[in-house]
Amino acid sequence: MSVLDEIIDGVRADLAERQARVTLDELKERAAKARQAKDGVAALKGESVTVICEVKRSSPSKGALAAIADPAGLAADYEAGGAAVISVLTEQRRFGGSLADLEAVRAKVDIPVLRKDFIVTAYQLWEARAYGADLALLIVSALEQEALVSLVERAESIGLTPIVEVHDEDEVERAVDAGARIIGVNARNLKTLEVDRDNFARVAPEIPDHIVKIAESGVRGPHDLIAYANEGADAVLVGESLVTGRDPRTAVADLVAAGSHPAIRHGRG
Ligand SMILES: O=P(O)(O)OC[C@@H](O)[C@@H](O)c1c[nH]c2ccccc12
Repeated sequence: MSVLDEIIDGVRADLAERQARVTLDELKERAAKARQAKDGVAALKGESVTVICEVKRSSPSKGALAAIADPAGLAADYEAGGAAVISVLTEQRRFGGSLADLEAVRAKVDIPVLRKDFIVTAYQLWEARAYGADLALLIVSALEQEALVSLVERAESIGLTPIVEVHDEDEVERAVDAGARIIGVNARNLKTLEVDRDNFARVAPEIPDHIVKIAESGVRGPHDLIAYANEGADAVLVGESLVTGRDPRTAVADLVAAGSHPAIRHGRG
């Protein structure tokens, strides 16, 4: 069994528990009261390379990264540093996240918030909306094509912007067929957990121009952002280096400054 399969088994078990506690109708009622979702595409696509900053306590590859007693405070630092979107990991077993983190972050910041999890059913999309997310991650390698298509559609229909995550060229084709408007290329292979920063350069040329391109994982600082930008990234998604660094606000500001440097705007679509 791959790491991804193991993670998804756990996600399904936790999901079954929540589904037994909270009905879909209850979630929908809660979602109806949530603040209207913000436009994820507009937040990410601009003149500059935008930065998505992640609230991440631990990971399957590295174990504990940071305690993050105050996820909303961290998100506020990210926002003050110039983040375009906050990513909140809500998976509990391997990443130490929760819907409570999502809710706390949502209440604190004004920029769009991404629910980062292993979404396998529409119930989780309703949860995302009920707890205030504007975007939700859909991982191609975790889903059959039929499920992917229907989750992309469902996300859009309830006002969530899906970010469709791929790792290789075949998955790009599936993401495009499913109607993705934003594609994230993960440098980390979720089946082996290996990071390959050259993956974006290989995979991104397969993504049609009109689709927003995010380079995910492995960004250690401005240098990596610039490399991804020169390979066509519209945005980068950064977790570990921000939560393990000393000053997240300044670290984000340094990335944002690199992302708006005139030298990298040149030649980008
Ligand atoms: O911590 P990093 O290397 O900066 O990576 C962040 C983000 O890309 C990573 O957390 C991630 C990308 N896709 C995912 C899917 C599920 C869980 C986590 C992820």
